[in-house]
Amino acid sequence: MIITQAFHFEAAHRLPAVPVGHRCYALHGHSYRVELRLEGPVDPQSGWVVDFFAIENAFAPLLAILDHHYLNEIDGLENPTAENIALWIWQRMRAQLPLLAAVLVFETPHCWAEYRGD
Ligand SMILES: Nc1nc2c(c(=O)[nH]1)N=C([C@H](O)[C@H](O)COP(=O)(O)OP(=O)(O)OP(=O)(O)O)CN2
Ligand SMILES: [Zn+2]
Repeated sequence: MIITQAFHFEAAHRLPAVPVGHRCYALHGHSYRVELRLEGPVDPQSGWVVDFFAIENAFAPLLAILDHHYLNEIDGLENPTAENIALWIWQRMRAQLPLLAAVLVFETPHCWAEYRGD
């Protein structure tokens, strides 16, 4: 069974690795959406894979680091592409959520990165 929980955060960033003329070189912001996808068996007693509240609690500290911040200043997010944000979240959530199967980071409703581990 696969379950997914979605989160939102607002943040500013710039992409330092793109050419100076690229519009993402300049400081700008996004309303990000993050999806944490977990895969595992449904526990017969509880009726769920993992309590959504447990996922929310596990992600809360990272959400606080990301929300309303300048992503480039966060340790490990010096080049905050959607891909690197997904990887950054994965590396910090995997130990707490062993059933984590994918991290999706949407920069816009039309553009996102999905990381499923190595
Ligand atoms: N593979 C990736 N490509 C790009 C990334 C990325 O993280 N991974 N990021 C960007 C920039 O962050 C850019 O700001 C993305 O915004 P864009 O898709 O242009 O969204 P807008 O809100 O600016 O879109 P409108 O067309 O103005 O609606 C670029 N590429
Ligand atoms: Zn951007």
